[in-house]
Amino acid sequence: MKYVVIINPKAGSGAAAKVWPQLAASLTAAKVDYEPIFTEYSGHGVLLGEQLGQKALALEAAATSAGQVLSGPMFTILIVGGDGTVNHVLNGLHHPTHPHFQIPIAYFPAGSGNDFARSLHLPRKVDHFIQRLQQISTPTPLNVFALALQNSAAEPSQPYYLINNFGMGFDAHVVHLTEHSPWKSKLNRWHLGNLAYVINLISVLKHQQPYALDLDLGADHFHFDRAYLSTLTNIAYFGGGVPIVPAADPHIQELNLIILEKPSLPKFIWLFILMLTNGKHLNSPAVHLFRGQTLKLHIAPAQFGQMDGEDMGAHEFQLTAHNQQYPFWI
Ligand SMILES: Nc1ncnc2c1ncn2[C@@H]1O[C@H](COP(=O)(O)OP(=O)(O)OP(=O)(O)O)[C@@H](O)[C@H]1O
Repeated sequence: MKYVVIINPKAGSGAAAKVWPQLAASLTAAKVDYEPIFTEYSGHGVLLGEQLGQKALALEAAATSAGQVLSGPMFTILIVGGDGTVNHVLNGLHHPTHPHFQIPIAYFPAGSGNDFARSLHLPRKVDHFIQRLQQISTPTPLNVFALALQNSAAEPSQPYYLINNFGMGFDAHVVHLTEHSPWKSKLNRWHLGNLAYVINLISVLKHQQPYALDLDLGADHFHFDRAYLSTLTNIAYFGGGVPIVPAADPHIQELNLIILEKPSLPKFIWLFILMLTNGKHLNSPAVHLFRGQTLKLHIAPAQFGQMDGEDMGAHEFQLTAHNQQYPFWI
């Protein structure tokens, strides 16, 4: 199996760039056939995914016209970076001009949050990763979810594909402030990036307002007047290790939506403690958990949104989310 390795040198405040020489040496020692490519700017992973999709299609067409019978994928993409890099490459692979969408993705987590890897218990040490890589013989289909955002003309946009979560309100507000905070890069330099999230969490507690949310689950409709946080999640964690829906599992084709109605400050703190310790926040009357295959949501007025930890700015979101499977080489 050939690996095309995409390395985001900025992921994990430079952790990916730092680990890459060791990982490359171990791949070489294990006689793995690989070709490294570094992302060069923010969002470059989308273009790389798109180009690799085109390359796989061309290789497949050439092999088929030469009379070869293909027994598997042309190559595997190994991503070295964080959740955002996996999200970008996945979206590029699923580009509308070539909905090829079947090149397996292997992943060495080297980001800041690494929620996807944490949820799947993926190895984070180079030697464990190489051992695991050598044991894999078939791709594992995992749930990812497609999100179609409706614009004002009610036309769905090209879907986005997510590996982790899509949040609106509180969590996305924290992500937005952190992305735009002048001292984030300074804290990152001292490996204190998570402190930026904690500081902004306190600020958001003061400023986040409740909003209206309508949920359509096919036969059932729900309305909330005072939603505060609403997160669609495919995995157990969000925000770099916070177990928001402990039972969520991407091996299961099921999408989870958790809604928190605006609580008092002491109640919010209590729910947060429960979430970090035993998962009993889900028993609170202020917390609502829905599961489904297709979920339609509308929220107003405009709220911040975050997609796999990437800031989307503030919008009045009208969206449809549904499950989809993708092969991972994990
Ligand atoms: N060469 C580059 N220069 C600047 N930014 C880059 C470059 N390559 C990728 N990026 C951007 O880096 C951002 C962060 O990447 P990623 O999410 O993988 O790491 P992280 O935020 O440290 O980890 P996690 O998402 O797991 O918390 C992405 O938005 C991506 O577009």
